[in-house]
Amino acid sequence: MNDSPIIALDFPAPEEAAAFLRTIPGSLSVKIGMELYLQNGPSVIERIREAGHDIFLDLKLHDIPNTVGQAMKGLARLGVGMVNVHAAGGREMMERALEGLEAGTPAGRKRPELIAVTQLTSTAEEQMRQEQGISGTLEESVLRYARLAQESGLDGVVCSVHEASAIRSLCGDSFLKVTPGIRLAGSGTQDQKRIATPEEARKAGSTHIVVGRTITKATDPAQAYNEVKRQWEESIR
Ligand SMILES: O=c1ccn([C@@H]2O[C@H](COP(=O)(O)O)[C@@H](O)[C@H]2O)c(=O)[nH]1
Repeated sequence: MNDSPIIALDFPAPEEAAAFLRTIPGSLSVKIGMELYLQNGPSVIERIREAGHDIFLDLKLHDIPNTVGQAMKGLARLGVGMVNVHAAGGREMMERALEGLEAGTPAGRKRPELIAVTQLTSTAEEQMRQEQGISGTLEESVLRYARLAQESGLDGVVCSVHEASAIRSLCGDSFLKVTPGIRLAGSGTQDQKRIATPEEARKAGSTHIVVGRTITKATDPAQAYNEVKRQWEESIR
């Protein structure tokens, strides 16, 4: 996927997503997650793809290796640019996910990029320790998952901006660091715990930013999108 800000289309119905997309001119990078996909199925992908938008399908698969591999074979046929799994599913699961994607991608088409969620941006360090029983810092956990994802052949990870720079040092520039939890200064945190601005993301080495409510719930979504894009494009890495 190109590195334009990825707008999270967290809407229940395709009509709402389409109405929102009409408020921002041009071809966009968008993310379709569980809310839109699970209530509407693959037809929603086709509709948004036909309108000229690039799609990151964010279903965060996490199951036994065979199930994830077979599911990825199917997702590979949808014509999306990026898909993901949870790194917590382990090395074999990630390897099978990649094999499934490669096997399912139609001849002549580019395989969707495959990335792994490390620690959700809605997770705080203390919460991770208590609820997941992981000792050490959140950054250490994210780095362990990033290394595992890279060793499993994946193209990158989902992480917060706070870990992007350390991942860049460990895994290199070209390993994708897709960072949600993006907020413009002064906008609310909501359920996110590890947030940052588009400018901070660029400086930390994020390769992509994912922005939802800051744009979709703004009084003027086009203006919010343009501000996110301006900060992202004008900041220096
Ligand atoms: O760690 C993660 C992984 C995925 N997300 C998704 O990104 C968007 C963020 O939405 P905002 O409204 O900008 O908070 C949302 O679709 C999540 O499912 C994430 O936030 N963190």
